[in-house]
Amino acid sequence: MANMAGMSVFSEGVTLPKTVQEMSINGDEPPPEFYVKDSSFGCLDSSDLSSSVNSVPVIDVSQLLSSNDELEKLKLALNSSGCFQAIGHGISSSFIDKVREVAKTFFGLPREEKQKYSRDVNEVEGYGHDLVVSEKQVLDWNTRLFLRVFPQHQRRLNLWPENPHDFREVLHEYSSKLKQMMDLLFKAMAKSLNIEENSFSDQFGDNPVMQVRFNFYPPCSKPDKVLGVKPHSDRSGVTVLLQDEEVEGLQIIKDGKWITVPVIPHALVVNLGDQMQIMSNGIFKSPVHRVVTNTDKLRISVAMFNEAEPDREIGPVESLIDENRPRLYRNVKNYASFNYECFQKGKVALEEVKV
Ligand SMILES: O=C(O)CCC(=O)C(=O)O
Ligand SMILES: [Fe+2]
Repeated sequence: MANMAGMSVFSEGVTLPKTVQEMSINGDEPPPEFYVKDSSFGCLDSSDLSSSVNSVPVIDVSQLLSSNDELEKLKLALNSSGCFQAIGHGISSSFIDKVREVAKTFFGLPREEKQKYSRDVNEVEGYGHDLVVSEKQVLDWNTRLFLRVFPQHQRRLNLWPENPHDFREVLHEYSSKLKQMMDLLFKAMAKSLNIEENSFSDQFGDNPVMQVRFNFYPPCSKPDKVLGVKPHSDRSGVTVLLQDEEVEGLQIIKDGKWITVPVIPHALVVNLGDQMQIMSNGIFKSPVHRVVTNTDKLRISVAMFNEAEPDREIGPVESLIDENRPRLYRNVKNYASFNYECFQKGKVALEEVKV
């Protein structure tokens, strides 16, 4: 795959010869493969960018099942942007700091150490970069570690870092806590729509999948051309994101504008995914979001995704379908692989499941 300057650094099905972290440390300019094309979807025009603490609602999760006001706030947030900041989630600040610390320590290890956990070509799990699957692909300025945490017997522990020594223990505890929080959110979401409490959780099945993605974004000399993560919506049911404690970067589209999700140090950002948009028959939104880069600060985030059991069919909850709100989506099985197939064909999965 030759580029204009004649430097052929990438070919299909391979990972990067140099990590973005190494390019960042060496002060290399990002290669053209990282430059976002000037299309409205991926454009970096910051003129329409408004950052406001008020544009992403803050919701006290501990109040959701007792306060109708908080429940109403949840419904509004999920119906408008599909994103809110959760406080009162019951996870102590010191434990949140611990999660950030193990992530930071891991990414700070020498390359050879991290590569023990590298994913193979065609594998999604493990440590690595974007796989190059097409010539037109624009690469993201990040390195990540992607792992399945539930069902527990499907964990590939050989890909779970042993350095720092408490990484596995912390990840196990963190994912267990987030699973509980997600279960509560599914109940609250159903309650906010006056439908049976288990309407959503039942669809995820007894053994829902949970995956974690540790994202590392090194400084980038071309923040006006290169994104940390290109615009996308998550294929999950719900994503719970622990942002960096100081460095912003996550933006969501709200009312046609990119807005920055501000950093609230011990809050968790909840982003709905496509599967909840489908199950709620479009009442709840799966926000399109992206991550921008910056020139001098590295950023780390930890995203936890849940998904329905792959062989279970998901679809709009029956009681959310009526004459005023006809069925928007057909039922679908294994949305994760469907989503991937669509991505490879350059299609948007959520559009493809519309009736
Ligand atoms: O780093 C972030 O803030 C968001 C990352 C993200 O969108 C993802 O991992 O799906
Ligand atoms: Fe995402």
